Amino acid sequence: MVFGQVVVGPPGSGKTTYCNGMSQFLSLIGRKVAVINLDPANDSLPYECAVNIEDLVKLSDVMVEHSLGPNGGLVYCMDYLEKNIDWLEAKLEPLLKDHYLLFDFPGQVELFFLHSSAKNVILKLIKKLNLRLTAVHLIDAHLCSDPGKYISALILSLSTMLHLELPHINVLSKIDLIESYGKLAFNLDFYTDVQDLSYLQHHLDQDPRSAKYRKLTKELCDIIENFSLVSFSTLDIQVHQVCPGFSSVCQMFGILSWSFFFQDKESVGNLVKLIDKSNGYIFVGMEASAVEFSKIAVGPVNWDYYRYPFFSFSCV
Ligand SMILES: Nc1nc2c(ncn2[C@@H]2O[C@H](COP(=O)(O)OP(=O)(O)OP(=O)(O)O)[C@@H](O)[C@H]2O)c(=O)[nH]1
Repeated sequence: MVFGQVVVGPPGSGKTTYCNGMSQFLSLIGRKVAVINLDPANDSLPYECAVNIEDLVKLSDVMVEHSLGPNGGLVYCMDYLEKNIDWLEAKLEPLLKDHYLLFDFPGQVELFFLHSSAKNVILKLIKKLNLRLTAVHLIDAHLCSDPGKYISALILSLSTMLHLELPHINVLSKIDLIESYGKLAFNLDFYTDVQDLSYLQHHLDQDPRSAKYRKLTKELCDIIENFSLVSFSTLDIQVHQVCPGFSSVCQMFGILSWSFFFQDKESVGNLVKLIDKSNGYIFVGMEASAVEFSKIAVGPVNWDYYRYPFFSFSCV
């Protein structure tokens, strides 16, 4: 069985930064990670990718050849990938033995709640290669600072969950920047738990610009609450380089040192635990009864990622 993540979310929500940070984090806790870039618009990649869609199809070529804009071009590229799924399967085959897979997808949201090509690619891979994948859906945390944008983020998250039909985790990314866009109207829990949206409607009603959409807002909030599926984890996955002088001093004294550290390692660790539970990674090699499995599935996941030396070392 091969485990991994499908990383999706609107443009600029932090998918590429996530794949880079997550691959470094997972490597540090001992996993062999392969990042697969399926975003043909990703021109400068911060990570080393094991497979790159650009080797199959280039967005710039598609736009010129078919006189398409960037959005149409991306839809074409995903359709092309679906038709050439054998190419991707062949590229993934050598990684299946011992790698954990991170798929970096394009940010065009319509690909994940409307069109079927990206979903078909994922489902075909899951079926043919026996993959266990979790969808990680990134939403820029700054959307919480505007109730209207937050409701659209909820609708997008719900539509993506229903469309992809995968184990799914919604994440408020760039949580370190959340207050830089102004003070939130409610506590952070309100935005992560998505419990009672009537407060948000009341807040929106205070704004004369949104008053005429009151009925529409209420209907949308009712849909989100009736499904009761959307909630968010929070994440700050910024990675910083350790000052080069410090690394070289450590090397001089023969001390092991890492050249980077995470701004908020706990948020990354907590998310990894959730993902591991959702795609079944934590159950690998475990011999237990069905009752014990279900106890683990419903309980909190607590194991100690922090026993690894890099954490104490990198946070000096
Ligand atoms: N402060 C902070 N910045 C972040 C974080 N994650 C991503 N960013 C920044 O957000 C910007 C956009 O990140 P990308 O990773 O390029 O986003 P993307 O979703 O891949 O963008 P597209 O390829 O356009 O879809 C970059 O400047 C990142 O440095 C975070 O956790 N904290």
